[in-house]
Amino acid sequence: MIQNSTTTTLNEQLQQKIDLKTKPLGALGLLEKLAFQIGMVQQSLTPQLINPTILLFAGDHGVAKAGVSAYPPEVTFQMVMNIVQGGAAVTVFCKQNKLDFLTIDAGVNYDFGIVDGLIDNKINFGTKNFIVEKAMTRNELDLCLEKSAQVVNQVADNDCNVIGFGEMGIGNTSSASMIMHHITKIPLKDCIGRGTGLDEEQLNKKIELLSEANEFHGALNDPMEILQTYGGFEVAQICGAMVAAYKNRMLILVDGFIATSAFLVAQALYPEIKDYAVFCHNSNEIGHQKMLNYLEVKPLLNLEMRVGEGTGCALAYPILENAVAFLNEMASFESAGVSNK
Ligand SMILES: O=C(O)c1ccc[n+]([C@@H]2O[C@H](COP(=O)([O-])O)[C@@H](O)[C@H]2O)c1
Ligand SMILES: Cc1cc2nc[nH]c2cc1C
Repeated sequence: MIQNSTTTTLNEQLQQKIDLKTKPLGALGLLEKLAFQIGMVQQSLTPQLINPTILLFAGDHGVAKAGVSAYPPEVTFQMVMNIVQGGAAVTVFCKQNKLDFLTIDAGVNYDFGIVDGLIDNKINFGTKNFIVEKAMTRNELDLCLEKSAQVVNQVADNDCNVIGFGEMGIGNTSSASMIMHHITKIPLKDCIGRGTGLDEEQLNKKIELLSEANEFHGALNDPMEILQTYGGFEVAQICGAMVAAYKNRMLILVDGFIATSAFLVAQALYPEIKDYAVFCHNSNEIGHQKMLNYLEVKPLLNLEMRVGEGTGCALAYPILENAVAFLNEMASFESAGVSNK
């Protein structure tokens, strides 16, 4: 931790430390920007990544029953069982990259009872169908933000300083598209994609249904009202978790289309949160690139994935480890006796 030095000085010291490593100036590209960002978040010239953790929030969506997904709503609870048993993509990647992982029931339409590795943060058994009413009450939204912040605060108490967020919820690309449209003002049609794999006809039906919802609720500008109207319980809990991570000065790993929609709301509430966020992967879901353009950020990976769960965070994490390693371990021109220009 740097003490008695201004932010400007740390800025300059970090950039100088990066520039004096034994490589042509700027030659480590985005890795240099990442190392700089991590140093600034931790206010340190020698940052460390401690107890990296991925939280997966799961929730069901009333709108899923209207036929906006290629898969039936019961896949949400079935996948939660698969996730806690370690059989999902994200759990495999977390194990591979030695990341801590927790699953959170934010509002799945199933009574799990007590399950090892599953945190009960259930607000209700799924949201309401936002085509005809608000997805949740204001009280439910407040509970989402409060309960997810509690989980993040506990993880932070365990010294974790880098945290990623994933989700599971059949129908949640619909939720994310509506949030995206209202925050970014990009035309609704350009925010809607195939999710779990809709065909042309099914996609047109999804566009029709979401346009109907848009007409019913009208123009919205308040980020909290947008989240209450269209959010899933898992999307709202991710938003609350991201804000809590920011308040704990943790590095925030942002996953795909749905996680980024939660980030859009968090950023509308706390614009400085962007300094703490690393965008891990560009999802194949059509609207994601447009969200990233709106935020003016560049993702670390583009693996053409569209599975969410926090997979992008888990796969990008080793890149963060390498950014920190070069900053801490690479020789400088002076220490290695290499001529600088
Ligand atoms: O994160 C993404 O970029 C992403 C893109 C498309 C689909 N998904 C996953 O697929 C589910 C939502 O798709 P859908 O078609 O049911 O709205 C949900 O469980 C997400 O985790 C995730
Ligand atoms: C099988 C399956 C796994 C998922 N993981 C995240 N979203 C998903 C959606 C489906 C359908």
